Amino acid sequence: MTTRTSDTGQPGLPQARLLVVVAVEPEAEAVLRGLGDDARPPSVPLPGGVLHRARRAGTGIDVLAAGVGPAAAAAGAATALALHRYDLVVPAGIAGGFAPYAPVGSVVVADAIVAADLGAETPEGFADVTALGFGTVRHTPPPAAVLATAGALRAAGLAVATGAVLTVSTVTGSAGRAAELAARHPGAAAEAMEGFGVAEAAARHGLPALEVRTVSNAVGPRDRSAWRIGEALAALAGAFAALPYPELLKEVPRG
Ligand SMILES: O=C(O)c1cccc(C(=O)CC[C@H]2O[C@@H](n3cnc4c(=O)[nH]cnc43)[C@H](O)[C@@H]2O)c1
Repeated sequence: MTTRTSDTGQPGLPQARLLVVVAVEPEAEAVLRGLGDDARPPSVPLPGGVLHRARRAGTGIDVLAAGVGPAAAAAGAATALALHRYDLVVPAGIAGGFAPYAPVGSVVVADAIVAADLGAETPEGFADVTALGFGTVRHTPPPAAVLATAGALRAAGLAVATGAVLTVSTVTGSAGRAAELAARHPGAAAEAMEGFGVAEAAARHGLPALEVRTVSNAVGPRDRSAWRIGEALAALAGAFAALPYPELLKEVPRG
């Protein structure tokens, strides 16, 4: 049996109200660097990943590295959410950007978190699970939180796009697949592999999700030489340095 705590269980550390979920440690380090909290307590190993504990302006922020892909992300987020109380969950990390909206190095704040390959192929084309009569393929972050975040990041001089962030289980590697996704999701800004899993876990705990991504590569034909992971991690640190937190929580509906 697990006990859900309303505090951090660590003396002197404020309650964490924001859970940031990334895939891998370099992303967690970038987020923590952006938050500027060097003197942080030891990280906590969880069944679903490693939970890093930070703080800002008297409130706590937990950063969980949960692994790559929607299943690992959902499992990790669900573990953290079962153990601690949060107000907002933020899937974050690097992503592929759709041209022309999200060039390499830019930030994307998702106005929709969409499971883009959760469904079935039919003679008429792809049918998502909602069309098939099961569940949902879309979570909508609180619009006021999207606006506040995008506005603060722009004010800090970052290049920011808002649009759908697609969650895929297979990284796009061809122009054909990129065109198919763009046609199915007009205006989509980015694709990554975890957001929908995290948002599903959050929704089951009655919490909203706000996805923040920085672009390491273009969605399209595979070209490993064109990845700019260092640039995207630097942008991720910049985005979390400028995150309007804890003010952002005012824009989040409370359950
Ligand atoms: O092998 C490849 O061609 C390839 C191209 C881009 C990314 C990968 C990854 O394995 C990274 C997965 C990791 O990073 C996020 N990410 C970054 N870029 C993308 C993308 O274009 N499409 C989907 N996910 C991307 C993702 O969220 C994972 O955490 C391999």
